[in-house]
Amino acid sequence: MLSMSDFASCGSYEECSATADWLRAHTQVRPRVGIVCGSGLGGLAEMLKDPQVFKYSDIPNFPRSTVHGHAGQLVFGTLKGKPCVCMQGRFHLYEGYPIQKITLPMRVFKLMGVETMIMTNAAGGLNQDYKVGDVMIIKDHINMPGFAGISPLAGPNDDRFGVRFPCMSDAYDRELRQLAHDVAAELGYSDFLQEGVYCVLGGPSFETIAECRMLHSLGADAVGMSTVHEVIVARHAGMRCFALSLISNRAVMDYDSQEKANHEEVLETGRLRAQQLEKMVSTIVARLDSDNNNSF
Ligand SMILES: O=P(O)(O)O[C@H]1O[C@H](CO)[C@@H](O)[C@H]1O
Ligand code: HPA
Repeated sequence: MLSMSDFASCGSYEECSATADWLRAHTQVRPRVGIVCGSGLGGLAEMLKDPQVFKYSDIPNFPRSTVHGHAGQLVFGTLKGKPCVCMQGRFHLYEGYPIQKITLPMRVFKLMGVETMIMTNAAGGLNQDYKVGDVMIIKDHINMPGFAGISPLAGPNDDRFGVRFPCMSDAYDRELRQLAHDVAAELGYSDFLQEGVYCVLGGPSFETIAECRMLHSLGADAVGMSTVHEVIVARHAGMRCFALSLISNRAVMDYDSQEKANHEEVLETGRLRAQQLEKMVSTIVARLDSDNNNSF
């Protein structure tokens, strides 16, 4: 159980620095790219060469993963020769953590030198043209918890991380999205590639039919329970973000439908698309230094 003082220090500069210092003392990898694995997508971490693995429970100030399909470990290594850190398991609001704790790894990565974040997630498809197994490049988001004042940036702003009022109209890097389109075309993945708007909700219950209809009419193409908080904190700290949703199920929009969203289907879709998603992400990482947009 967290005390009030734990809440106050969540995600603070001092807390994040202590974690970054601990990690720097335990690994020689100095990551430039961070990757977050979504539900059922933990195989991304297995692409890293010469992996050095830390259980979240061994890392000072890190929360624990509590969700099936999220292994709960941080993997350092190289991907296509690039130093990377990969979260094999992320944290969600519905696990009961303060939102600043959920996003703490973003600040730790920033302090360790990460410049580009690649987030992945599993999401329900609201867009009626989307099929299960499609991969959606996130071009924008709708932050439902944010409308209720639930933001990882709420509270005093620490200028050492970023400005009080960060811009979010450029949250998802345009050049990295173009790079992803190019890579998908080269790999022959265009048939299942989409680009759209991701809406985050608090979960853990899946959406009602009326909620899905509302979200769709608001302009959301996919719905999930993650990623956006991470992106907000990463952008606040000046990191470039690129994010992919695997459409793991179709959101139920019809009162005659017998379909029911469930986590097993989410994980199963991850298994089916895992290899292609891994190939796409590793090719994007490989290209980060051969395009103008790169940070290397
Ligand atoms: O967003 P990720 O972590 O991929 O997980 C998604 O899958 C879970 C529901 O099956 C929810 O946690 C949802 O957000
Ligand atoms: O249908 C969904 N809704 C919310 N989150 C999800 N994560 C995977 N699928 C879904």
